[in-house]
Amino acid sequence: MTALEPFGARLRRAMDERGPLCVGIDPHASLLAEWGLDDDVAGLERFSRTVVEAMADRVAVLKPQSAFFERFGSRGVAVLEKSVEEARAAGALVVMDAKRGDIGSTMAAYAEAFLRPDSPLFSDALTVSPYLGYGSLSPAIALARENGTGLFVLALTSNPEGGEVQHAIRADGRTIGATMLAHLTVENSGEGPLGSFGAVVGATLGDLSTYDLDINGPLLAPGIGAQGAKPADLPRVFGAAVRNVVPNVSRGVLRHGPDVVALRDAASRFADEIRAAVSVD
Ligand SMILES: O=C(O)c1cc(=O)[nH]c(=O)n1[C@@H]1O[C@H](COP(=O)(O)O)[C@@H](O)[C@H]1O
Repeated sequence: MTALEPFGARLRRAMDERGPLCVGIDPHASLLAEWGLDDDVAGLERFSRTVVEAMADRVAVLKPQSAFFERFGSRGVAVLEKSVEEARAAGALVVMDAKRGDIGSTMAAYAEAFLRPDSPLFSDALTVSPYLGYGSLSPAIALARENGTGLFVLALTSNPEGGEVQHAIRADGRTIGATMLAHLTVENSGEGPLGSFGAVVGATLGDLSTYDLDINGPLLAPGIGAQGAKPADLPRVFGAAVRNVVPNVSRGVLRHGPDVVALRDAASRFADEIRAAVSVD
């Protein structure tokens, strides 16, 4: 299999062509109920199919949340495999939100599960946790470099509890979150038009001007919609780095289903608001 073009380059092109919005595939039990579906594998499959059908030919990125599929065991994971394959076939980039992180030798196996081209769950990028030490992610970084995939490293997460770890100050005076951003800057140095090693930075976090977000890589920004952030907040939170932001909306779009047109309309409204907020002219 020929190696893919680097993830960062593929993502930049998709953002330019389709806009930067990332829609989540988060089949919460409560959403299945709202859509009139049972909380079982058939409901899960119907939900995911519908989101892929509604979104994969128009948004830059789809981000399935693995936990909602793992809830159903191997049959749920089979639905996830199919969703990833169909989303990629329809032209969306898939960021697998599995938030994996482990000691290096085990991390290698997680990376193979999601980033090796012949894996059933092969995705364009994977969310990873660096809290066993950034260096523990090395095998995933190496595999991603080898085959044109990417990572999103949890740096400054959208949840209020994240601060107790991520804002903690190290002996050198830097916060843990800033340290993760600095590692990513090194990882992406010299890459163009965009590096493949992104950070997760919540859109809920308010003014981040004390952080250097210029990592030459994408910034996945969850928190818009259900968690209270709005597209109009993006320039204030991200400053000049807003051009590299991939804003994620999950429940804010998904609650408009199961009607495909209503889902598309909801995503378009977010996309329009994002475009208006981040446009520089
Ligand atoms: O890595 C993530 O995607 C993530 C990181 C973070 O800091 N906060 C966060 O909400 N997420 C994910 O982004 C999605 C947000 O969903 P909504 O709040 O429904 O838009 C969920 O799938 C979360 O797991």
